[in-house]
Amino acid sequence: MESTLGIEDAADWVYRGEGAENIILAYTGFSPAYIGKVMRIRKAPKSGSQVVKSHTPLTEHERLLWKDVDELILSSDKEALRKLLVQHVMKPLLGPQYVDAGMNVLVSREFLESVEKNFICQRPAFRVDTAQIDMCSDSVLLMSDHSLFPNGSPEANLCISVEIKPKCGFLPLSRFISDETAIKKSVSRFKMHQTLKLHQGEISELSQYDPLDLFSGSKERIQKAIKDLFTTPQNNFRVFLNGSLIFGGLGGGAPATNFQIAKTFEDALKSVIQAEDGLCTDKFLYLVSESVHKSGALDQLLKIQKLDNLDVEGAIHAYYDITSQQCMACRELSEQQKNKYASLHSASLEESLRIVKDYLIAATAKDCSLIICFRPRKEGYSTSVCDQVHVPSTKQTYDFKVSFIDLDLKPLDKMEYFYKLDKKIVSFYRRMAEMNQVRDEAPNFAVM
Ligand SMILES: O=P(O)(O)O[C@@H]1[C@@H](OP(=O)(O)O)[C@H](OP(=O)(O)O)[C@H](O)[C@H](OP(=O)(O)O)[C@H]1OP(=O)(O)O
Ligand SMILES: Nc1ncnc2c1ncn2[C@@H]1O[C@H](COP(=O)(O)OP(=O)(O)OP(=O)(O)O)[C@@H](O)[C@H]1O
Ligand SMILES: [Zn+2]
Repeated sequence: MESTLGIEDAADWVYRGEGAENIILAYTGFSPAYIGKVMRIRKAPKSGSQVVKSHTPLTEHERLLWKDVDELILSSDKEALRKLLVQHVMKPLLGPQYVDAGMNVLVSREFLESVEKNFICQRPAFRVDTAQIDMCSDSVLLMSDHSLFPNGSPEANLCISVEIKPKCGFLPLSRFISDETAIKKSVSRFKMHQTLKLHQGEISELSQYDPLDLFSGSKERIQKAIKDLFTTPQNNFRVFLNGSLIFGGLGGGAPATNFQIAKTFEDALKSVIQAEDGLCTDKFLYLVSESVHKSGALDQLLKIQKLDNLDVEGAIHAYYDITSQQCMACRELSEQQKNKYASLHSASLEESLRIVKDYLIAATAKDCSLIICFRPRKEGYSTSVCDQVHVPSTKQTYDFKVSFIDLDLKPLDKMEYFYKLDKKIVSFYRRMAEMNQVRDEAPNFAVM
């Protein structure tokens, strides 16, 4: 970290998007140090909002959890710590080719105040109501802009990228899953959560997408998943053309795709997909499906998601042992039911730490996103950083590169929240299923 970005630099950064915890700005200036980069700025909750917690450096128990990562001991700065966790935990697990942990850059308060003013009107209202830039940050994370092709100037390269938030891609098998929640073994978490989200007004229609299709390894099911994501993108699917959003929700979710949205997207694709029959969207969705299938990145992600092999119904007991608290999960059970979890409570501290660490790593892998960036293949392009996919119907070949984003490790004190949310999702879904209220109808719009 050298120079500090000041108020005079603010105009070079534009709003790119945001999630629950961070705002992302893209660089539009001419400084070689920042060209092709985005900036990830931590948010802080607005008073009265419960949604985003302000982040403290690691707690005593978290230091125990991540004690194998030597580099953490040297740092007490929270921004540096979160980068180090991505670099030393998630990056080796997912594969270094897919992850840029980024670097910390100093910023002044005036810089943060100025950028916030510049883009406030572009942020979704529900995000503005809950959080704003954390003005106490003195550094931010600078990382590659994965929506642009690496090592290429934007003028020279036409580039289209797709962002997918795939969520959990497997059905749990853990023997610690209770009889009451056994439905988890046959219905995906995403599908059950959709029902609760609809009821709570967080979404206006059920998604057609099922992560089990995307992670299936079958070309046909991957194609179905990509079409379903296009039909109901919510916060799971976005497309960028040369870094500008052309499909999906900026900073949040998006409504189901209607005729007008589909037409606007089809028109935007014309500069990058050459389809004689005029069906560029079809070709694009094929391109995305083929690259997902060919890259193998989701197979790797699934392996990491499956580090959660005990389910939260197992891991929660280890959490209470690590934090030396009375086990709230066992408190609700009869003596006979408790027996099932006795082996967890008699495990060594090392074993409990391993269980919870694996659970938290898997939680990150279930919540991260991937960006696949494409450029039409041209003679002379280096192929060392990318793979290729051919679209027979347009006779075009594309270079593509896959990257994972949003790999922050979840805080240890979220374990209770995970346990309660899981119960809530499953019990609501069960109630709806019992009342025959689980809706599954497709939106009116059919993908071309
Ligand atoms: O719990 P989930 O599965 O709803 O995931 C949350 C996401 O909701 P989603 O269902 O993907 O819309 C949620 O995403 P949105 O804010 O809904 O875009 C966050 O990613 C949240 O993580 P964190 O609090 O930022 O660390 C995510 O929380 P955790 O992954 O920590 O549970
Ligand atoms: N390296 C990157 N390159 C290009 N775009 C990015 C990059 N990182 C983030 N983005 C964009 O910014 C958005 C928000 O970023 P991110 O997912 O990191 O936020 P978050 O607050 O951590 O999300 P969540 O709500 O899932 O916790 C992404 O959905 C993506 O569109
Ligand atoms: Zn217990």
